[in-house]
Amino acid sequence: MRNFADILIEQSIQKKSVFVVGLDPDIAFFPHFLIKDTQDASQEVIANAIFQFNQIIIDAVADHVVAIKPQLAYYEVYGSHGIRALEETIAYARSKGLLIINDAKRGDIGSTSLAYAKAFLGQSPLSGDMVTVNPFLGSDGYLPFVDVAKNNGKGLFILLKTSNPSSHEIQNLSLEDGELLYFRIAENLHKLSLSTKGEHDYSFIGTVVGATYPLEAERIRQFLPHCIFLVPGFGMQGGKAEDLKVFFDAKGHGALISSSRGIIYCYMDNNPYWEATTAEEMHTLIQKAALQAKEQINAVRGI
Ligand SMILES: O=C(O)c1cc(=O)[nH]c(=O)n1[C@@H]1O[C@H](COP(=O)(O)O)[C@@H](O)[C@H]1O
Repeated sequence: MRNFADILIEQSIQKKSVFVVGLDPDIAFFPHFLIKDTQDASQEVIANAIFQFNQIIIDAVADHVVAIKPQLAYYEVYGSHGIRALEETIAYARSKGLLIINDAKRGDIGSTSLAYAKAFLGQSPLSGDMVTVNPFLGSDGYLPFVDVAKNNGKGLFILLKTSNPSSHEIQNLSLEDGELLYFRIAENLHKLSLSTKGEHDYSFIGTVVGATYPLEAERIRQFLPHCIFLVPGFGMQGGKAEDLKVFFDAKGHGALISSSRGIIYCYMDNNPYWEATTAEEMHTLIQKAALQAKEQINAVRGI
């Protein structure tokens, strides 16, 4: 049966891109034309600056990415104003034909997960197309996301092997039978993926595998042939383009590669005067960085 993975794969083919840009707006890195007085600005002024920042990025990357990935914490920190900026960003990205991955990393007891799932995959103004889900409460914590995604034709990414340096402290714990914890979660995911495959043979239940762990990714890729990987950690965290091949299937599908800071703050690179960057300069530099990243990734995919 057709599912959200089909939409995702078809849009990636049409756009010739599996690249995703993360929207993690931090006003400390905003040029002055967006905001000058970061200390005394009201939350409303900050939220307006965030939306303007995101609009510039979305305009610059729209031709080169299949999705944008707002990280919720950067909006929640400004309360209702921040959430308004997120809602406006989601609506604006949609108007440019982009898919939205809400990086919320939610997961709770079943009833609360159901509420989270409705917030991010249902009819709410915060709702995107996919959401990141933390599986560490067990299956009653993530199955509500699966149900709501299925009923609304959307998708999710369950954390498996995250990109951060200490991810091994919990995810690589060895179980009694010698299996690693993240791999046990992968076994459950595999079972779920078999019964939720679409026309392109991928489930709408994907998984997060960091670009910083290509060795693990190779094994996970073989074990989870029906799960799309969301791959953060490319660029700023050290994930390299040449290591990305193992994240894809033989046709160059099956993974979305995401970068946040390396793209959205690229105007700061080697520029001591970055605070004076104009909107036009920001647009040009970000567009160039996104095109370059897309092409690097496509070269690895053989596309
Ligand atoms: O789910 C994520 O997006 C995520 C998972 C992961 O394993 N590692 C990871 O860095 N992320 C997110 O990706 C973004 C970091 O991207 P960079 O700025 O490119 O390093 C942040 O918003 C993180 O929360």
